[in-house]
Amino acid sequence: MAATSQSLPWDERLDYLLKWLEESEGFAVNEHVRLQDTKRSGRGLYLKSGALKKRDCIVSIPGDKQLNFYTVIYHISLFNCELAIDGVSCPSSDRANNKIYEADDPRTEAYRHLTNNVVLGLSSFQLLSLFILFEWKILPQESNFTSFWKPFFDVFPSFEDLRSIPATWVCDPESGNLELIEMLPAASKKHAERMVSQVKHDWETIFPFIQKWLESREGASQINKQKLFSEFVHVYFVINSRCLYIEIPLKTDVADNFTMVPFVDFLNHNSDVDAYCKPRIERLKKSPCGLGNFSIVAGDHEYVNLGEEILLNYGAHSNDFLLNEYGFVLGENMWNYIDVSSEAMELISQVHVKEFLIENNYWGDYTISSSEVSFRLLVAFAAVVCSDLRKVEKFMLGYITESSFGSALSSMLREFIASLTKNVETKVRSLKATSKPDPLCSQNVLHVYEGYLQILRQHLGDNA
Ligand SMILES: C[S@@+](CC[C@H](N)C(=O)[O-])C[C@H]1O[C@@H](n2cnc3c(N)ncnc32)[C@H](O)[C@@H]1O
Repeated sequence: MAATSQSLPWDERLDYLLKWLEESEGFAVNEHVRLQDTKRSGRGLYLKSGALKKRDCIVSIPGDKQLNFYTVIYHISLFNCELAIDGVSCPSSDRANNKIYEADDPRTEAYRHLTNNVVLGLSSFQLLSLFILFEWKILPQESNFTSFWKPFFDVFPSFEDLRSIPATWVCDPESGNLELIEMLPAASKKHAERMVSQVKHDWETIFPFIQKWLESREGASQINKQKLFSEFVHVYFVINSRCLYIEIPLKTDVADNFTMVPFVDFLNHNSDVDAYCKPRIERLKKSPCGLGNFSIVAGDHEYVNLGEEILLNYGAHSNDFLLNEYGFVLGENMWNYIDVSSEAMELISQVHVKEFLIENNYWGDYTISSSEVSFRLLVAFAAVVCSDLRKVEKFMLGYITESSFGSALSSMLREFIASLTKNVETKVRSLKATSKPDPLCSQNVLHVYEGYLQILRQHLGDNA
């Protein structure tokens, strides 16, 4: 498909990005920060001089250089006057004055069908993926086309960089990692399957607009649809792994609330929610289009050691979540837990116990973390070991504690955890014996299981 400038040397791409950002008022990068690439976590921001104290601004990106539901509407409306949303689309004077607006610009045809009703019916994900697919992958094949967003696209991760996200193993027939899907823990497999069906759903929603574009071009039949889908998958996971929370006033679903912010998206994740950098949105600093400046400011942790990495918390996420959404896992993750629902539900064979748990809304969603066995799991096992279900109800209501069920409950729990440990150890052995899939991908899956073992051994009092 389209040639991108990702073949240019990295420093040149970064220079273009900075020059492009500098064109907008309000752009700033702290002079003490530099960008660096490492094997472990890719590009990231590091302290190069001086110090960063609480509330110091590390980077600030104006609204018109972010990609979100608002800026995409603005940019489409430059080429389609039937997309007119007050305060979001471009005023007609802008369109008339805009030098890039010409009838023979391919965007006029590509965005012709994106009218108010259509655009407002799309999710943020669908609109952004359609727009980026056009501007980054499809339209650059037309002569004299250069996207306004090219400097941003040129520093996007390659598909190869995203290869350890499990959903890509299913979506990309060339991935070679499909067999690893069966080796994922149940929670990760379920997460990956959910993502794959979302990707397919979004593709089916936006493809008709691409189809119309293809039909308007000569030689469109030669375009390989499978290849286009692969490009879409690439775009999809670029967005998913780099989006940041922002409220989108036009939308009501929380899943639509995100923006893509160049440079801020170079920050890597740390599990500590409070210590590291924090986002700050300044809505009053409005550009001609967009939702205001997106800044990152230092948190409680002060950076004084040269070379230290500047980190952001992406949320209180387990390793299963990080693997599926971002394609990496943490060795030390204070938010890690194991979803043991399917294993626990399999153990509960008595029909009346199952019915009791369903009636009381305690069926499933059982977890174990380093610090605790979830209350839901304790209730479920209490119902297995105690024939007096009224006593279990009292436990649910907090009138009695788990110790009221004596050694029967603690033995059942211990046996359960010991059996989980054996199963995880077996998975670890078979993963270690697997040689074919990409080592990075199998290593990540292995780390998820090793995180499980840390948790389980903590409960068995065996920290080996
Ligand atoms: C928002 S981007 C951060 C910039 C990214 N490192 C890059 O090279 O463009 C998120 C991606 O960075 C990587 N990443 C973030 N935090 C990480 C960490 N703590 N360890 C390893 N990889 C990390 C993952 O590949 C993730 O999908």
